[in-house]
Amino acid sequence: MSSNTIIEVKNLNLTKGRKKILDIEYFSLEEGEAVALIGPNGAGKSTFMQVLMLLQRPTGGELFFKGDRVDWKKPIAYRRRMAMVFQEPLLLDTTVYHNVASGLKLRGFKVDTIPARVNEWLGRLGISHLAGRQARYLSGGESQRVSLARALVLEPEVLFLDEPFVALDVPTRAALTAELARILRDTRITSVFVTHDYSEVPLLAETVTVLEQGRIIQQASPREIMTRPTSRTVASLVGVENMIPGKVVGTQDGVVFVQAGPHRIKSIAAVPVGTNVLILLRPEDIRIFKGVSRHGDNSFGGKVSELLPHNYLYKAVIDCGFPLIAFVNPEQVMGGEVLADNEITVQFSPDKVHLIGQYD
Ligand SMILES: Nc1ncnc2c1ncn2[C@@H]1O[C@H](COP(=O)(O)OP(=O)(O)OP(=O)(O)O)[C@@H](O)[C@H]1O
Repeated sequence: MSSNTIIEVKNLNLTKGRKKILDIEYFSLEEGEAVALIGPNGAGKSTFMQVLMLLQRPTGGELFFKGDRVDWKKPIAYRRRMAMVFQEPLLLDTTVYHNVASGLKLRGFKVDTIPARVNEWLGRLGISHLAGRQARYLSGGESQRVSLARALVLEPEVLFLDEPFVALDVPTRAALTAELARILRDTRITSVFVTHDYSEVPLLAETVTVLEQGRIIQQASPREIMTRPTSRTVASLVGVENMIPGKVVGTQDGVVFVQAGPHRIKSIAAVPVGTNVLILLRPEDIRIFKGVSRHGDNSFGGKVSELLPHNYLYKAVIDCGFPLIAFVNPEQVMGGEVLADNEITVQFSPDKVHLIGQYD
């Protein structure tokens, strides 16, 4: 533990009946750090966050808050140093102003400092004009702005966010995510948030903790998690849609050659010959050309077996001895270059090919 550690967890486990819900050997949260908790459904994200917020007592293990071992009989004093925002805005049936002010009174802030603090956070969240409005008449986006203001005005030592924007429409969600990111950057408040939407993660967090079946399976920066997932679970959480089984058949000067179906794929890696691997490749890293012609490394022919609109782009499933999913520019579709049943060439750079051990 460093002198900047806010929360530290050791050998923590939580069982319900005979089911082990959490089994966390070690986790720490440093001052000013923003951590995203991700994982498949039922991985234990919300439960872990509830334990960190001291709302659920673990079955075993230790939790330290700024070096103090938490006494689970008296969690209140620690809880008062944290703040939380949940999916559902938990607002009091009063005005926006009083919603934001109420926690300050409870936490013993000096009465004459309260209006300035409340007005500052109403302003920072763009809701000063709603101060006199009754909370029950607010829209979903406005309510979550109030929830954020209620939490941030307390100047908590840790801010917890459990999918705070999941119920909002896409533009509102994008706007609030960007504003929250700016606030986290400006205040350097220590935060932990749970999300299912990996696109939010690089904006809001500098560390990602991935949970699966109650255990931490990878912990790294958003970029590392995205480009170097260490398992199939992490890869699929971050949008790696191609996971092709193969076997390393050759190595040469920092590159390896992996046989996958009829093709030999080059990757920048150090893996011994004979190793069974999974080849991970993101759909956006694959280029497609009309017709069948070779363009160097990792270039081979295939046939478009399916073409579906995907946001602004198209998603193609290409049969090249194994199915490969690639994104296609609309111009290539409109121009007739890439259509269902067309023969095409795929190409991808060796440095976009990531290999993991094929163990699951
Ligand atoms: N009170 C309980 N009794 C029994 N099992 C529980 C209880 N609370 C949670 N669980 C189980 O613990 C596991 C973890 O649940 P949790 O809600 O923490 O996961 P999560 O990762 O947040 O899931 P999601 O992404 O679906 O929200 C799940 O299998 C859930 O069914």
